[in-house]
Amino acid sequence: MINAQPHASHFVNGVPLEDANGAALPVIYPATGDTIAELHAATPAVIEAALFAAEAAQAEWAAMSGTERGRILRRAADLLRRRNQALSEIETLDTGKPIQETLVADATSAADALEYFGGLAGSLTGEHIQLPGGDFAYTRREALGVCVGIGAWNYPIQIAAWKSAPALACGNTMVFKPSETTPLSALKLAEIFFEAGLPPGVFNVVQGYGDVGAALVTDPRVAKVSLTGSVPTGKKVYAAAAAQMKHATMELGGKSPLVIFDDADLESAVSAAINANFYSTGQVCSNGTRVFVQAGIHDAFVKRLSDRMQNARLGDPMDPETTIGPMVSARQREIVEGFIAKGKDEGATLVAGGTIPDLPGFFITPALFTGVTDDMTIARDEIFGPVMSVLRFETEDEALRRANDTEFGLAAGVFTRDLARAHRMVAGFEAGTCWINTYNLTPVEMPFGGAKMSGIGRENSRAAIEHYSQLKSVYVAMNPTEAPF
Ligand SMILES: NC(=O)C1=CN([C@@H]2O[C@H](COP(=O)(O)OP(=O)(O)OC[C@H]3O[C@@H](n4cnc5c(N)ncnc54)[C@H](O)[C@@H]3O)[C@@H](O)[C@H]2O)C=CC1
Repeated sequence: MINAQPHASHFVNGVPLEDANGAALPVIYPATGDTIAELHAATPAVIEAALFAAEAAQAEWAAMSGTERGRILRRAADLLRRRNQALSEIETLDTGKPIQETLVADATSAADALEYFGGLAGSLTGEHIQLPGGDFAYTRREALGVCVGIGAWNYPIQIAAWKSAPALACGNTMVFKPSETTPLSALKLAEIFFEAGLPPGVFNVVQGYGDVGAALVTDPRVAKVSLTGSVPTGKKVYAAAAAQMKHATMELGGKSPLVIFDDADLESAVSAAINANFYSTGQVCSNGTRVFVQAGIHDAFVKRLSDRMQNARLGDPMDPETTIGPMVSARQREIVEGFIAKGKDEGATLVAGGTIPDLPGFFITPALFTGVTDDMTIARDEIFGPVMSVLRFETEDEALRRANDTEFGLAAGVFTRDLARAHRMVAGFEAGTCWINTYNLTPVEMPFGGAKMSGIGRENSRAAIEHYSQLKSVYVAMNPTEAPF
């Protein structure tokens, strides 16, 4: 197995940085419970060094041409792809996700973001606006300054890249704080950036718990904060950003609906429900955890789903055949067990899974509940684990009303062969990202983000540029200026 211990806990101003006075930050391999690396949280001195470096580097980085900035990002994308195997192994050690997932969805997704925004960087412009009398105005698209990125533990390198790629493309610099649960791969991304030619200070990584995140968010030198995390943390971070009128992007949690009509392709709908609930052992923010199934197809759907769930392969995440890894931590598994107990108590039927297998680490078997009603805890709260709730419905109106009956609004999906109905449903969904006849695909070209309590702002696509730059308007007079006196 590869050595997971990094050179140092942090990466600041182009070099690894350690400060052993910081709180202990052990890295646990979720498949065994073993400690695989020992890091330290950032001390105030480390936080200061990172913010100082990011502020000092910003003007020069922004003054480079977009094409030059883009070239560095695209070189970094190539390095990520070339080292995908090693990076995937790091990501599997950090998160416990099966290697068959990390090989295709983590460093490769990060590379896509760097390539996409690297390509856009040279084309970011303002516009010319003709005005009466020969006057005109133009807009300059300018960087915001120092951005702070804060990550969750489910897609560590992907989150770091989805935030840094548009930020850097626009001429900002970034201080990134990974989740304390998965601190390793952001350091690899930082090394790769500098190997690709990124000037020191443009991308910095500091480790730490919530207090380090809070110290970054409240620093007056920071112009923008982008968080991927839970709704409770999002409320705190958004409020702290608002106090200083900082720009903010919040990618938060969800309890998304997946609506399956009688006329759906059954096999495809079952596949989507599996992907929407059990990929990454259910630790995906956009998961479709409320699966609404129309009465006519309900029993066939549940039968086929529970049959196919027998084929799930739990075990060593480094084994390419493994399809279900452990939960990220003992704590997260306890939370999931609590929800499963609640589901049973409140009267839902546990058709499959939800048990602790005889394996080391933090495994739990994928759980399928039927007979779930809208008021049950498992249908209302984000679980962030492999727990699927199947809810029966009769009519389209009913499905839409119940799908939207949640404080969250991250994502939604619909399965039907009726085109008009599919588009009616997505028009009615109160969600930022929707899928028709598939689920959970998030290519970099498509905006991604939430409505309602699931967040504000969008990541990926051209839309992200709006959240990492601002327009300056310039009025140019071509005539003498007059005054009333
Ligand atoms: N919408 C999206 O794109 C995604 C959302 N998520 C959400 O993330 C959650 C799971 O991730 P967790 O890491 O457990 O979330 P979390 O909210 O506990 O932590 C997220 C990050 O915020 C930091 N943090 C905590 N308190 C802070 C504070 N007061 N100020 C600044 N930073 C602070 C943490 O150290 C961590 O890096 C789930 O609710 C999930 O739905 C996860 C992935 C993607």
